[in-house]
Amino acid sequence: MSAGLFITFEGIDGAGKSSHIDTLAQAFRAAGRLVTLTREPGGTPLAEKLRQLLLHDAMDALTEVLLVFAARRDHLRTVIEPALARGAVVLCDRFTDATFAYQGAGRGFDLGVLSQLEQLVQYIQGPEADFMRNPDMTLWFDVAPHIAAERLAAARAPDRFEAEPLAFFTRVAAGYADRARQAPARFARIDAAHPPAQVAAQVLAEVAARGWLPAARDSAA
Ligand SMILES: Nc1ncnc2c1ncn2[C@@H]1O[C@H](COP(=O)(O)OP(=O)(O)OP(=O)(O)O)[C@@H](O)[C@H]1O
Ligand SMILES: Cc1cn([C@H]2C[C@H](O)[C@@H](COP(=O)(O)O)O2)c(=O)[nH]c1=O
Repeated sequence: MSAGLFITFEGIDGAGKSSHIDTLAQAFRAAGRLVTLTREPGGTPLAEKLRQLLLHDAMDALTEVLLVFAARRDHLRTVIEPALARGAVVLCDRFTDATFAYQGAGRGFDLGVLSQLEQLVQYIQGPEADFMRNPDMTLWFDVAPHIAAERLAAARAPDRFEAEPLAFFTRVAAGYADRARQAPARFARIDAAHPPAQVAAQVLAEVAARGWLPAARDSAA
């Protein structure tokens, strides 16, 4: 059985994450891997209820933080860990980097408290040893906030986060850049301003570069 693989998709709203997650899922399936596609906040019945509150109900930053981590704990325990244990590739649309970017950089919430909650929530008691669950790789869709805003304006009615002003997303984007600087081996920066086909090709190339998918010229042969 292959070892499980945990890959997260991150970036500001409108960067194009959700548009490309299926492309990577198809590539892994074509390579014979089991794939679990999921998202945060959400991914379980309980966490999807919390998602609705987070996206649509007014609340202060601490409440927001507690809800995203509560949703994450349920998601990790009941979906992510069991899938990884089965040897699946888990592709997750957002994870804890989003909390540091949105609640930390965007809302100005204390980063030290976020780190403590991260340690608490992602602590897993394994069959052999306890460990911290972190993504194996994070695809960071980086795009200028004004481009992302134009895409979203054309796409759908905004939720509570998407309705935030450009200055909020400028801070969130800087928050992602900080997280990428802190974990350069985990992050792959995707130039999400490019047209969709080019973005998809870069996503596949970054994953192939880690040896988890055949390189494009091999799969064409
Ligand atoms: N590279 C691209 N160039 C132009 N438009 C794009 C590109 N990628 C995605 N889009 C369009 O931008 C809009 C937002 O894309 P998408 O929903 O994938 O972004 P997202 O990062 O998942 O946003 P959110 O986090 O808010 O769900 C969609 O209408 C999509 O078709
Ligand atoms: C995980 C997580 C998410 N958010 C925000 C970011 C987005 O605006 C929404 C989710 O919507 P999407 O269309 O599925 O991207 O939630 C957050 O603020 N903090 C988090 O930890």
